[in-house]
Amino acid sequence: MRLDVVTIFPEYLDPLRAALLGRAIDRGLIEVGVHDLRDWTHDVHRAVDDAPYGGGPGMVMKPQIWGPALDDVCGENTRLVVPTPAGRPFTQAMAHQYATEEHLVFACGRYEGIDQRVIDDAARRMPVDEVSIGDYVLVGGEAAVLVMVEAVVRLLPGVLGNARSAEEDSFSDGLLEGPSYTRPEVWRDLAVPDVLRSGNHALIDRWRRDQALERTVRRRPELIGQLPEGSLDKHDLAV
Ligand SMILES: Nc1cc(-c2ccc3cc[nH]c3c2)n[nH]1
Repeated sequence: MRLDVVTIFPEYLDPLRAALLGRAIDRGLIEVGVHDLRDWTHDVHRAVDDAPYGGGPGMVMKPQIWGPALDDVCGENTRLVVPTPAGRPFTQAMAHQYATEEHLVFACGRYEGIDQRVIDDAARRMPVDEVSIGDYVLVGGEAAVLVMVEAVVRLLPGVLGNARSAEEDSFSDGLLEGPSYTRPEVWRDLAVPDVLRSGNHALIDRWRRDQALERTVRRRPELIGQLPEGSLDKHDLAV
């Protein structure tokens, strides 16, 4: 997989080259390019924004700059992803879909966003997703790209040390993950649940499933209704 990011703050994407993601790059599991949008400007001020038609606060990013940048960075098999508070919610299912893509390009807006014609023009040549990572407003798209890239790259074969980690994710079965514990057995008078030390893996698996169900019902009841038909067995329904 190749990932490219276009931004006016390329240094904001430095964390992509650290830790797990950095190791995935070093091992050739992914290629990452970060591009400074201002490299496509021509004026002495390297302007990337202008006042909004119709008035209103802030500035809008210029199509004449974004257009050529995306023309150069996007290819034949690119999916363009544009973070925006007005986008479709980013989900684990989308992360899995993106993990199958050959080439992802992330367009990071700033100010009040990117002129809509940039997205509409790109959509004439490639799949384009306007995506939100949550119902809150950031100052630009870069933090959203870091979040999405981490969620996607960790799913690529060979990236995570223990394959089970991705398979046993929260949301992998539509439920939230239950609690985790490690040594010591008792810490500040708080003990690890006995079942986890029982060695009875059938019981442990059942307990973990019950914890996941209870946590999901309590914290994200709407996810229960989204489970695929037949996901809950009669024991689950008794939880
Ligand atoms: N989920 C979410 C995305 C954003 C976002 C994305 C791009 C820009 C550009 C300027 N402000 C932005 C905010 N906020 N929250």
